Amino acid sequence: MSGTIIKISGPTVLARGMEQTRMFNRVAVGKTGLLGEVIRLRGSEATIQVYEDTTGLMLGEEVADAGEPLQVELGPGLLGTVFDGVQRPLNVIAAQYGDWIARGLTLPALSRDRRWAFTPVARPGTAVGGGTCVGVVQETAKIEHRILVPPGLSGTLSKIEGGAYTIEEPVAWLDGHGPLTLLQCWPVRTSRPVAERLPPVVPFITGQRVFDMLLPLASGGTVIVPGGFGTGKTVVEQTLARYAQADIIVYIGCGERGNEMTEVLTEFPHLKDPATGLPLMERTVLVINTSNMPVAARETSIYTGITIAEYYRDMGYAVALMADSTSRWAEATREISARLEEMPGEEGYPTYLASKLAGFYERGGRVRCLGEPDRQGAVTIVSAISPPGGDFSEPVTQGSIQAAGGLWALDSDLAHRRHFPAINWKRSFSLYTHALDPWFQTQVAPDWPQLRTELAALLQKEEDLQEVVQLVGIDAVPDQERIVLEVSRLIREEYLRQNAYSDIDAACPLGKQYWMLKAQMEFLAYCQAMLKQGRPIEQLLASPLRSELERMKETPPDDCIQQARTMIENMQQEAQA
Ligand SMILES: Nc1ncnc2c1ncn2[C@@H]1O[C@H](COP(=O)(O)OP(=O)(O)OP(=O)(O)O)[C@@H](O)[C@H]1O
Repeated sequence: MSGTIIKISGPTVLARGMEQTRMFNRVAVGKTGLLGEVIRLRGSEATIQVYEDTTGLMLGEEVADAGEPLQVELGPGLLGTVFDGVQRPLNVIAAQYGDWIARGLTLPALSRDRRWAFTPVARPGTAVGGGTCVGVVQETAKIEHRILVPPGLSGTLSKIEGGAYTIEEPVAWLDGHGPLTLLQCWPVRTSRPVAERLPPVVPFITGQRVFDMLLPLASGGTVIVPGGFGTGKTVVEQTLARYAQADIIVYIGCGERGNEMTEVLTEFPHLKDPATGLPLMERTVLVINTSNMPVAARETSIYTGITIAEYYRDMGYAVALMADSTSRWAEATREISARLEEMPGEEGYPTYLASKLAGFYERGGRVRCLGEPDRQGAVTIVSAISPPGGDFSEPVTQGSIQAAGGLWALDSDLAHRRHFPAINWKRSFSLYTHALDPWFQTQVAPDWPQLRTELAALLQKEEDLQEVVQLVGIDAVPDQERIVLEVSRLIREEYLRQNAYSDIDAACPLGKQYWMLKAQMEFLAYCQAMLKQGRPIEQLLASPLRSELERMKETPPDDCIQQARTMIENMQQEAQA
């Protein structure tokens, strides 16, 4: 079925004769067959957003309807690949055709020639349903790709055989449905079904003290990281991609400038996985767009990324989806909406921006996966936002705050002072804290929540005291309060600050996080007791204990824990003596 172009407006095209088409169907536009998607239908006229440059396209050229929605290809070979927003494999295209993508170039997302060793895990005669694992393929050294019956299919396996297959060759036959292959497709805008959504009671361990201790994120949770220019959004995303506890990383780069993405493209392939020493790309999928790619491709990149993330979740993996930044995506929706001449909402964004953002964050979650064997998976979303001028009251930040379960607010003042991660703990929040407490209590220490409360109270007290100091000067402040100021400064600088480029401190295991803070809080109690016993404050501040606490973060975890335990014991004994 095909129609004819009657209007071209940048990346949107109006075609007549499209009465047979459906919303969100994939189309090939013009002689060069540019990839497009139907985004509005009015009678026989369809508005199409085109994912490639429309220069040179002429009125009267044909629009061919593919009869199916825009889909993502899912199967072995996703890991290690760099895709663009419409899942063209950029690294394969660059190797075959050079750095420029010719218009209309369609290359399948996944290689059709490569053979994968398939090992069945289900037997012929077994009744299987959607999501059931029928076999496995070793996709990379550490990641086993589980081949699942596509959701919605069920039947009895009549035949299943191990061997080396391309992704299109049948590996099994399902009675009544025909062959199953290693490849399955899924429409990008539809979330993949699950058996059950689970509560957020397991943490997404980031290795960053300010997050894990003060503002914990749940596995399957969603958090936004808004921050002005240069406040460290990209470093947060990349540090988490490397060190957070996740099986698979899906990194969506929705960039402002071309060179930002160049950084991602040149850096990622060289990153080592700290857990295995292997290249990080072996468990990563990159979806990359720059702003010089058509705006519509940016809009879909978020959906392409999350659909791939859901697919690995369905295999039973914990997936971390890092989006940097969703502001660029929202800007793309604004541009498309303007071209559709829709009624603009706040700051020109479409009126449905908030529901669109919510729809994206809702695709995160920890779940019981569909089918056999029983398994759990998660998609955790960490989404950077770049509010213009660092103003959080703008619609994208506000819409995201309402939809996400956590806010890690980056602060320009802290970044200027080179306090990284530049998290403003007063503006930030996590809705997962209490749900995660039992996990931390049983897995790390029973008093983990109490320690967090004490830390938050100390930071608050420091702020209050700072106001007093500004009025009366530090000399007028009693020693008992001065010590609070000194120790909280130590905690801010030595505990909450964490250098992403340090070999030892870039990631901090939970045990070390706990014992470091425990020792620092004990130091405060010790100083307060010593002051009461008449010890001069200068002597306490010059104590070797303080420098020991300052060096702790650069101490390897096991040694640090040992050291903290000994220090606490000694301080307690001395204070009681
Ligand atoms: N955890 C950290 N440890 C050490 N340095 C950091 C850390 N976070 C950020 N930085 C420093 O801040 C700089 C800016 O960070 P980054 O590029 O992530 O900011 P951004 O918010 O993504 O910027 P943009 O607005 O340009 O996208 C980095 O180059 C780095 O020097």
